[in-house]
Amino acid sequence: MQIVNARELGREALAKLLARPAMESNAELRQTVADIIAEVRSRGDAALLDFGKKFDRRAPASLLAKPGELAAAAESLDPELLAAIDTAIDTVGRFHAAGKPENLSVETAPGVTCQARWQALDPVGLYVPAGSAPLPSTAIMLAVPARLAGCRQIVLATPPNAEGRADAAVLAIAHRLDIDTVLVSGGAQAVAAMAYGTESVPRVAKIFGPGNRFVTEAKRQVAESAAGAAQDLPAGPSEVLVIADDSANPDFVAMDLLSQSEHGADSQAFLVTDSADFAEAVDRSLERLTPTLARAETARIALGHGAVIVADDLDEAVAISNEYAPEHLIISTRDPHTLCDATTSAGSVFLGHYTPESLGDYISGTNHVLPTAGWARSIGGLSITDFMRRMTVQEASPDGLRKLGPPGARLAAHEGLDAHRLAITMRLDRLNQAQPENGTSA
Ligand SMILES: NC(=O)c1ccc[n+]([C@@H]2O[C@H](COP(=O)([O-])OP(=O)(O)OC[C@H]3O[C@@H](n4cnc5c(N)ncnc54)[C@H](O)[C@@H]3O)[C@@H](O)[C@H]2O)c1
Ligand SMILES: N[C@H](CO)Cc1c[nH]c[nH+]1
Ligand SMILES: [Zn+2]
Repeated sequence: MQIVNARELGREALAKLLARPAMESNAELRQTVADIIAEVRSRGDAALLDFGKKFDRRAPASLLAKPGELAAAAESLDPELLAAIDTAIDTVGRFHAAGKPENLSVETAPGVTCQARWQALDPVGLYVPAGSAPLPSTAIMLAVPARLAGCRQIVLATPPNAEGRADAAVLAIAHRLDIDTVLVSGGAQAVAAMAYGTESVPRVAKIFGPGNRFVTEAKRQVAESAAGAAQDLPAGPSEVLVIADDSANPDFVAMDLLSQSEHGADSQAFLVTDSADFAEAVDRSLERLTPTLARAETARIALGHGAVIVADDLDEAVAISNEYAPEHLIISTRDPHTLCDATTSAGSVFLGHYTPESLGDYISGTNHVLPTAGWARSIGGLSITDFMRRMTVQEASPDGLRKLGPPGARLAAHEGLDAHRLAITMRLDRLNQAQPENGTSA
């Protein structure tokens, strides 16, 4: 991995180094995805089957997994894997349940009550990636909060495997969480199917889940109009930035960099350290450890997009990290808490020498669907509220209208909006004439 010194590099070159890798021009990607969406809208299921053949090298055996397949998959799974899935469902469930918002009711003035009511979205679509490899853990990260939010109808889409079927662990998780609509299709075509509906796929209100650039671009495009489906957040190719000092273990840090690099050639990994010696040690670890991985080549390409950056001190390291806004930030230093307090832009943070990022990917309880490409500057990762909508309600009694009507009417008069003002003052006039409260009689 290239090692650079932040001060010697200068601000502009550093910003260039931290830029996300572009695999193809945006215009080309937009057009490809727009064409796929248009095709699915006009030809429905037939287009899904054709795109399966074209992009996944196989059409699904059946577009929707058969009802018996889900229970059979759960039964076929290695018991140790099933137990691990159950543990993850439990920890992710505990963390997300604690974030469930409560309805509230506030009397803002005597006789005027305002409420916020939370309702689950329905139906929702969950996208579980399976291009380079199936990610059943993503099914847990999506389905657990959806269920806890109270979503009733859930469509789960995932690309077909070599047999043209959904991955068995993904099916088992769907079974565990009572999801019975599993669409065996991936990429932009699956997103389009859930957004607009097809003969076999119900149209959903919102699409959740990470994916490669085709998936994230499709989510963006279908969310552009209310006729499509809202999107959760831009969760694209994985990223990690590690801040480490010389108290960290170079092998641990190297494996953390590799763990996000092995996701895909377009992943990105950075190490920022205040120690040039530690930078060299991590580079040696990477040289030794990369070839031991099944996905060594993918990881090597991804590491080529990143760098080891030597900063003057750890304050500068945090400033670099805040500028980059990583999806995952690992702080492996003597005092990680102080640096965490100074962190303003990161999707999820991993503190200390014994909190690998992969713990959050699978089992700690936080959600691994996180903003990428710099979006961590302004958005957080997936939570239970993303599966809900907040509706406000207000009610004024005659006394409430007497109290808040006059200032409301004054504001309307200031804006020159007569009907707004009169809607209030007509009622006030009626009340002043001591008419019945419901105002129905003349
Ligand atoms: N940010 C997050 O929260 C998060 C979480 C998990 C995974 N991820 C990322 O999700 C991504 C998963 O990507 P993946 O590729 O493995 O799986 P994927 O399921 O997202 O994409 C596979 C699909 O892409 C489509 N596709 C492939 N090549 C295409 C082409 N040339 N033209 C049109 N469509 C094409 C195919 O239809 C295929 O089904 C990785 O980049 C991973 O890092 C991100
Ligand atoms: N690190 C990924 C999010 O960027 C999530 C994941 C799933 N499986 C393993 N990792
Ligand atoms: Zn991961």
